[in-house]
Amino acid sequence: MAKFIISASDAESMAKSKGLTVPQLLPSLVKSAQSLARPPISNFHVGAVGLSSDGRIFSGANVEFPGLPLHHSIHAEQFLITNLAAHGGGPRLVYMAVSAAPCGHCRQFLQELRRVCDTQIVITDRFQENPDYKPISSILPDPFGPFDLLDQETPLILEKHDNQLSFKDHNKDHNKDDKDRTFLAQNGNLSNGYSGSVVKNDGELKKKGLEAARESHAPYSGCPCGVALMDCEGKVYKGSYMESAAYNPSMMPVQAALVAYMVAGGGGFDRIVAAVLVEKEGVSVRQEDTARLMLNRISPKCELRVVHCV
Ligand SMILES: O=c1ccn([C@H]2C[C@H](O)[C@@H](CO)O2)c(=O)[nH]1
Ligand SMILES: [Zn+2]
Repeated sequence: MAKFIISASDAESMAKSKGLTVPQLLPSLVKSAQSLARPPISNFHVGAVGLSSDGRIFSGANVEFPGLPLHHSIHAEQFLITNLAAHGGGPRLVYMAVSAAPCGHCRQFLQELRRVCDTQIVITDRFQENPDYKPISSILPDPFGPFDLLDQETPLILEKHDNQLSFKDHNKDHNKDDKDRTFLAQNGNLSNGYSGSVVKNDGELKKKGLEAARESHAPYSGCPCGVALMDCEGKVYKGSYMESAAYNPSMMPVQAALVAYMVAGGGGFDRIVAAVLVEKEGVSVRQEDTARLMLNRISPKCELRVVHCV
């Protein structure tokens, strides 16, 4: 079965058994990454496979959401970077193999990795016989990037972020918003046939949502945030917002949490029954409306709670 993360030792032994180096192995894994895609609109399966500097192999695949505008889609390359960032994928992405040429947004989003110009890339549908790596800088010359807006010390994606956030008015009893809530998630009518219900306290969701917000990459807006999702078995998945210097290619926190859900082997999105979005109140970039819209469409039974932090 195809997987989204391969350990360094498994990567080594897979390569050895084929008489290849690990970078040479990557193109042969692109097809299985493609099989993980969920593209019900285009039916165009994109797979991206990356080797991190710690020796692990991470995959990404495209995800489309019927009933929502196209800009909600997750591109395979962005999925790969989200997967890498969520699992402490070493300080660098050293090689990547993708099934199709990365679009402009993905080339731009990759600029959020320090010195990504040196990352080596191969596009497998164009070079099936003899995959030849070339530096990312050759597919995006003269890039606009983080240092057009930030100083060199600001942490980028894959570098440690601690946004020093905590819940608002933590010690004040009157702040009802901050109290954990118990909810009954009933999901007897899910289209996937799952039946049952979970009674849950959302303290764990809030905790994971805050962690995700602390780890988020929002140096351009100063509006960090994170999402935690719970499925009908009570399992929790978190996703951090990740901004792009060019704004539009940014990775929204619900999408990032859906990546975590898929990486962990989650099934249909209608199995998601509760969500917490942790963000700052009254700031210039807010996710609440768009998160609600997205979750309503993909998981109609999902209850979204927004908790503000400072
Ligand atoms: O760089 C790209 C370009 C496209 N796609 C996906 C998005 C959409 O799901 C489908 C058709 O564009 O391919 C990617 O994953 N990466
Ligand atoms: Zn793309």
